Amino acid sequence: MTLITDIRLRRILDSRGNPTVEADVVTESGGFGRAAAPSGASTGEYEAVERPPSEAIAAAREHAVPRLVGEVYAGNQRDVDAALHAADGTDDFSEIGANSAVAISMAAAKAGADVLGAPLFQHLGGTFRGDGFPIPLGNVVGGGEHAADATDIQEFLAAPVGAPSIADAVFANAAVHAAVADLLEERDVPCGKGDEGAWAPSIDDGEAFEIVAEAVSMVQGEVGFNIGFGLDVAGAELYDSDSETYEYSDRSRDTDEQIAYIADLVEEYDLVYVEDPLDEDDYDAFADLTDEVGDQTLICGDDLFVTNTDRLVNGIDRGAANSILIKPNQIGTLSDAFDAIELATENGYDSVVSHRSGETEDATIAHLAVATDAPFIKTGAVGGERTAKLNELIRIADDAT
Ligand SMILES: C=C(OP(=O)(O)O)C(=O)O
Ligand SMILES: [Mg+2]
Repeated sequence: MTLITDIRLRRILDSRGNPTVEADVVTESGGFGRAAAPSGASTGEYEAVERPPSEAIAAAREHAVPRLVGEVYAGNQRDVDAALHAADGTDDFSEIGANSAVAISMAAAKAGADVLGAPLFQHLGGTFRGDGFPIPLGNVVGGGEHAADATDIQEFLAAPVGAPSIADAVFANAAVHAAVADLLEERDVPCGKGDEGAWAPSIDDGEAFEIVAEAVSMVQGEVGFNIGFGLDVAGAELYDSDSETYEYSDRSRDTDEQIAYIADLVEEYDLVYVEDPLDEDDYDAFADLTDEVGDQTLICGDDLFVTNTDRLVNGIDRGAANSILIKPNQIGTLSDAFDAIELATENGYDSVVSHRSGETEDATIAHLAVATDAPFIKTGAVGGERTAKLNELIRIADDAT
């Protein structure tokens, strides 16, 4: 029934206006799944390789499609993903491209769900998946690699940790995003938006902290539940390996100063979440910071772990963090992303399923987060490609997928 009978690959537009890979998977009984690869800008050095879409499509047509069509059942995700690995033959998907791999992997999962007539989260998570919903982390101000002439820190995030429902959480993040716009206007700061829909004002990080803290507390007062404050520092983008310093617009910090700076921020703003506070190669510095503030906040590895279980094992052994970002395209298949979440959970790490800065209307990550009972999802606050996931979470909670 779920034998794959056709795979079509094409180039479509992502939210930055760049081409990306979309896959359609069709099964013997007419099951259909469609998915598209996202794309990062502040990519980790150890991510699976994204190839130019036309090359990735040509390579996948040559190597992956013949191993899947007429050979593998879409309902068996492990077999689909094993076939993708075998077709690629490298350890980083540099042959068929992680963009082709992840699009096919996700489209096959959707085709498998379609045959069963089940929503994707249920197909992936099974009947006994639990009933938890992820808390959405919403990017409200940002800069770094996502916007020119804006903050050094890449993302200032609203984290509605006390929200009674996913819908309340989603609307709270949008309200914080709107409150930030009001506060910027009061200060006469003109601004546009960055790649993920966050405001990208030309202000320094200190002013961004003031504004986001005020916006969070205003909205918290209105909604009556706790909204926390989080960051994605994207430390690897700030780190200069020659000088071994973190380069901010107004000053440099050596590693000890960076650790102390982040620990102070955790204290001052009661941060509930800090992603990539340090360079992607510096497990020791991550461990020092986690030792210092890991009982008060989540220290999350994105570029540090790149959704890779080998890197996560290393981090667990060294006490480098207490949370991992999960981006399926960093590792190339849903099975690999599942393995990373499972390993994280077994070791007390919180998983944060995440979008990329370049996105499409694909909402697979909403289903992945629910299927795996991930405690958090990071997928922006506003903007069509972001609300595609947020609205899907609302529908899942409403049992309306
Ligand atoms: C979503 C992020 O950005 P990008 O997709 O550019 O890596 C991130 O760094 O967490
Ligand atoms: Mg990140």
